[in-house]
Amino acid sequence: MSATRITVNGDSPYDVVVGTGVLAELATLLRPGVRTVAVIRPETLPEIAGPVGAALSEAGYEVTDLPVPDGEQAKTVEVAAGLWSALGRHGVTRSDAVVGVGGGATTDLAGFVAGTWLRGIQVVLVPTTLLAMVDAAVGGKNGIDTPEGKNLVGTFLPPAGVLCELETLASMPRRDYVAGLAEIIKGGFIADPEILTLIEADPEAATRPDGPHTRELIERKIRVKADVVGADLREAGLREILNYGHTLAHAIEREEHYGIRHGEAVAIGMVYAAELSRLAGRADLVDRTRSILTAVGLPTTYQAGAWPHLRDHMRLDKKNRGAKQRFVVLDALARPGRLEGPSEELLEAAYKEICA
Ligand SMILES: NC(=O)c1ccc[n+]([C@@H]2O[C@H](COP(=O)([O-])OP(=O)(O)OC[C@H]3O[C@@H](n4cnc5c(N)ncnc54)[C@H](O)[C@@H]3O)[C@@H](O)[C@H]2O)c1
Ligand SMILES: O=C(O)C(=O)C[C@@H](O)[C@H](O)[C@H](O)COP(=O)(O)O
Ligand SMILES: [Zn+2]
Repeated sequence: MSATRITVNGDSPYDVVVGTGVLAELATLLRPGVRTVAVIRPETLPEIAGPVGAALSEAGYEVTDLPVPDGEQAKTVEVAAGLWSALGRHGVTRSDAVVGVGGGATTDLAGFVAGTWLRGIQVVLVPTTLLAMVDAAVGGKNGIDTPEGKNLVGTFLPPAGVLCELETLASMPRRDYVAGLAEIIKGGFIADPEILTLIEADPEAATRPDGPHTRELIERKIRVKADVVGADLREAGLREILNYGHTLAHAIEREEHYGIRHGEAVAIGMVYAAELSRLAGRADLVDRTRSILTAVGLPTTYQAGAWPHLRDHMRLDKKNRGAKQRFVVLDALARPGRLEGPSEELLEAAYKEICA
């Protein structure tokens, strides 16, 4: 076993444990006094969730297994309501805990249910996808979708701890693994360019869980996120930089009825944000953005005819203030800035640059 512990500071500090063979550390992340642990996990992943439940049982907890639909299909108020009922039936109290096991969709759901049950009980997250390890499970943002858009309902609830068992990555489908690289690359552009250098040196290796720099990439991206959310949990300002590429990405996900991977949409959204930066006279990182995303097999273009719908979906972005559309752009590599109230012409011109 080799474990790295990355502490996320703030009002309620917690550790992100990263390593192989680290499942036994799970019980150390739960706060004292827990009797019942409700394990929320995708119904499709019993072989991954099983050992988590077993580790908790061995540590003496009463474990309740709560399977939910796979992926984004679980991020609905109906699924959340079913879980609230189950927590009630199983007598889960304020001294008990939720453990969320799975990809980012499941950890978002588990965090939301924990954050709303009894007005908030502790949650420990066990992310099992690359994307969830480096982004979704860290930072305390959770949420569900509504018919109007992505993540429109949710809370900020820092987890009691996060456990990244790197062995779980071995079974990930390649498409989902590569989608997770988009959030790592995002971390490179907004804060840690060494991430970009490592990926550009051997893009093929970056697409494999057993690549020589996999663990370094994961830990670097977790540190980027930990530094930001430790300083600004509730997105009063700084945290917005983590939303780089997401304004268009969330609109694309909604347009695709969530049939596209979040990371794929973020990849396209980052090219759009890079074009916006360039056209607004800020940094020109368009070529580097396209090149690194293409090198790992991520998409960089979208359909020309979709603009009116996408523009409409973007009006519900959480960074907006009133009618003012706001974007995260780059003033230089690793120097994110804001673009506030850009003209409709600029928004459309940037979109034309990313059309297939
Ligand atoms: N809260 C945040 O800060 C934050 C940050 C980034 C993304 N997100 C959210 O995360 C979600 C995307 O997460 P994701 O990319 O992990 O997608 P996902 O949760 O949909 O998981 C992708 C697929 O991989 C499967 N899977 C999970 N672990 C596996 C494993 N070890 N082996 C084989 N298959 C496995 C899942 O069952 C699913 O089918 C989106 O809903 C996005 O909005 C949240
Ligand atoms: O943690 C954050 O803050 C982020 O913006 C990280 C994003 O990668 C993530 O997809 C997040 O869920 C988006 O948040 P939202 O507030 O735009 O829904
Ligand atoms: Zn994201």
